[in-house]
Amino acid sequence: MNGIPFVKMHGLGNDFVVFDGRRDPAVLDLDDATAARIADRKTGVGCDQLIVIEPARDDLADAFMRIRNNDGGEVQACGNATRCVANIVMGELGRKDVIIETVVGLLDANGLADGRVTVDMGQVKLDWRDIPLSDAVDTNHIPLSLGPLSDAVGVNVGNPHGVFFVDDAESIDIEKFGPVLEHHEMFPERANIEVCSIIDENKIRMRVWERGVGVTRACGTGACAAGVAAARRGLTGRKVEVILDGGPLTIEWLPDDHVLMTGPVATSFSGFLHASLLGNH
Ligand SMILES: N[C@@H](CCC[C@H](N)C(=O)O)C(=O)O
Repeated sequence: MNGIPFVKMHGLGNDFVVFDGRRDPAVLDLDDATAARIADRKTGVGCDQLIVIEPARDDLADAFMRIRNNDGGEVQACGNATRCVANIVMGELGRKDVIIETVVGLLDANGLADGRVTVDMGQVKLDWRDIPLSDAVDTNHIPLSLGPLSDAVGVNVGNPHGVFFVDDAESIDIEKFGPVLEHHEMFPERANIEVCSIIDENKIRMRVWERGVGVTRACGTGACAAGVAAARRGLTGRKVEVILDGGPLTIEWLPDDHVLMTGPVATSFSGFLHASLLGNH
């Protein structure tokens, strides 16, 4: 079969086209337009994020992963895809613990006996400069309102998040408010927007509008941000289950500010990318 092989994977319905740049150097230099073409759900393969596994740069890491959103833009972090890539690398190496390198650092991942994967998403950042925000405001109470949404929590999990708490997350028109907030001037690098309601001190319902994508069924870094934001506000403990449209993730905010995310990994199919999608006819 001609073409570049890929595997289609997902974590709770947040779906990825995964290329292996260690084997197929043609995918190492994808530009934004090409990535967007591959990610397009009508004329490409279709995915929320496009992932390229590359050789590790750091001696401690087992592989490097590059992440692009559905719009083609490169981003720093993706929790659900990190579990998927960790699962691939664990299978290759026959180990249950691997280190995945991203542009924002090294992430430890462990395979559990039930098939789920835990990833240490690194230390969350809570300073306004690190989210980043455009003003020096309290990141636990960002003065930002739109319709029924106000008083956000800013969290950086490698990527920027604005978390809103409401009584009933289901009642919020996230398709209407998400894109406006993603592009709000308070977020100079744009932001992923989470709308959450507290079920009890151990459980949060979360819906997400992802930067560069739109509504997705799950966002791993978003769930980390929601867990940290809820604990910071005193609404939950530091270990919670976050219920996304696609199912639950377990999030634990450790005393050293690292955040552990645990959830499933799934493979949908594999295939070969037609050369025309790379721009080679
Ligand atoms: N789906 C992801 C997050 C992907 C990146 C995000 N859209 C951004 O622009 O930062 C996850 O599982 O964390």
